[in-house]
Amino acid sequence: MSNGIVAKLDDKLRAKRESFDKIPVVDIAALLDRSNEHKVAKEIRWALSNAGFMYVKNHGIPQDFVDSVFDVSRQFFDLPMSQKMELHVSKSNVALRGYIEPFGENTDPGKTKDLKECFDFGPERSTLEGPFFGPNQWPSSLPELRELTYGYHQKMVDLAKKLLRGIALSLDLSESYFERLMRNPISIQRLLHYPPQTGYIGEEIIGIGAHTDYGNLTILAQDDVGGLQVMNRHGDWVEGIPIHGTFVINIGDLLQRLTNDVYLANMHRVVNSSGRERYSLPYFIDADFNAIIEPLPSCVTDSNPLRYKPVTCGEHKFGRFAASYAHLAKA
Ligand SMILES: O=C(O)CCC(=O)C(=O)O
Ligand SMILES: [Fe+2]
Repeated sequence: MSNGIVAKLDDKLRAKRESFDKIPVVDIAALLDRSNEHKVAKEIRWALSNAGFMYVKNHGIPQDFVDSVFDVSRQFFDLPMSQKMELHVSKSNVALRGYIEPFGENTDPGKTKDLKECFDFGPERSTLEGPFFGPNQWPSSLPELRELTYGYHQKMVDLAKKLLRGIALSLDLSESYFERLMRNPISIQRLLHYPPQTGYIGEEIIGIGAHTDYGNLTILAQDDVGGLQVMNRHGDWVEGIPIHGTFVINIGDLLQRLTNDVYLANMHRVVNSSGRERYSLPYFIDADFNAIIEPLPSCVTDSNPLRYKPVTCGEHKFGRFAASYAHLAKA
């Protein structure tokens, strides 16, 4: 029956993402050896437009090496608090490198305090150059930390570039599209420790509060404890179960902006109710500090009109950190 009224749905009301109850697993072997890049690109497109997350397998980084980084990371977090606080992130000025204690960074500050503790570093610099670029702070009592984790960081840079080649292809861009935005990209390697929580666990304190990542791409190694949760289209939290030998990949705000919301920077959080210590190794790669991120013309259409103004990568990213770091909020 027609009453003559033709509905015109506001784009915000359109159900354009498929829901998911499992984060997709993408085998990237054929992207890395270039034997079938377009097949992989298609799977990447489904994953990033619907879940904003995917696991990748056959990524070429030996699990033994990842395990050795977890081992040394555990040793770092086992150091006395006084030694860790000597490396506090506030001592690195705006380089934002060093140790962050429980409740020192809260990613959902209005609602949740983050129980996690972190250690952040990035490409070595001898002096402070500006936000995100400056000297790392390494613990003198654990020289292996630097040796192992810095090598891991290099491998992450490499893998990120390969994944970004696949992401460019998935958006029908030239495979080198991201290179011009990434001559000296913001690159942060983080080590994370989530102490176990027992008894009643409410939203006031969890491992890491619900958030989207701030930049372009995140590559996460997690141990076998579990606790990562990712939101699906219905607003339900889907478990990011540990899958041996994989990395969890997700995109951040800047890639969502670049794609005019075609790709999703999805909400996620960690609740460690396992009774065990949980460790993870997120790596964040963005664009150059001054790179301008604005929607790709190919992602702006009549049914998906322009949603974002241009923003510089560094300005966006630093703003999000400033809102979540207790020591910057106080300053
Ligand atoms: O530890 C995890 O599984 C997730 C960490 C995370 O979301 C982050 O560091 O942004
Ligand atoms: Fe995150």
